[in-house]
Amino acid sequence: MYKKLRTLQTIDESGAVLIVRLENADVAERVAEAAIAGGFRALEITLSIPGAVDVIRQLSAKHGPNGVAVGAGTVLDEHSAYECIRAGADFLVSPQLNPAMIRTANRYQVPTISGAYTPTEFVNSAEAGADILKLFPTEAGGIPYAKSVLAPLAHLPIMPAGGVTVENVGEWFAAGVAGVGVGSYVTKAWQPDGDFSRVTEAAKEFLSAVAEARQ
Ligand SMILES: O=C[C@H](O)COP(=O)(O)O
Repeated sequence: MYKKLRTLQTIDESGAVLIVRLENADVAERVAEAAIAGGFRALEITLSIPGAVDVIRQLSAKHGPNGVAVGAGTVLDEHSAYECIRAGADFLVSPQLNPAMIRTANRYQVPTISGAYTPTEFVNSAEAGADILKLFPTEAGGIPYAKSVLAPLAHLPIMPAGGVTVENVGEWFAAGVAGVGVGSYVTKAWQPDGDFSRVTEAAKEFLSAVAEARQ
């Protein structure tokens, strides 16, 4: 299958993208490995982590052949987009609409998850060529706001990010979202004592709640 479609299919089948935003590359890599062991097949490594591009390069080379989509997050411009694509990123994520970033990704046929909040931003992002639209931030409006946006825009693949947990993921899917982005619920499960096996357990628990919510 065409690579861009395969990546989108992986994200769609996963129903959840793991957002790895941590303090350094070493912890990010350990968390990513533990989450992959727990079943995650779509992960974004945010560029806010020093050395993130090398983490993307290593994870992508190691797990890409096994069907894991390794993306880059917090890709704010076309320069970062190109660098991440060259490092092997399977998809790019931004918290905002940046048409030049989306254009660069589409030039190389790499899918994008583009941040939006208002109906205007959602539609502009779709028109700019984004594949998936990330509802961000979610803390203020929450699930009721997502329902209001989705009422006229149910045809758009919307993925909320921020505050998604095993407790509320069912409600998010019931609101009509196409998938969810989850971060700290899984990526910080190793704290405070450094037991990374808890990340694997949190990943399994979260993905099983996603599967149940989508039945
Ligand atoms: O960039 C962070 C994402 O919005 C994830 O948020 P979260 O840690 O609340 O899941």
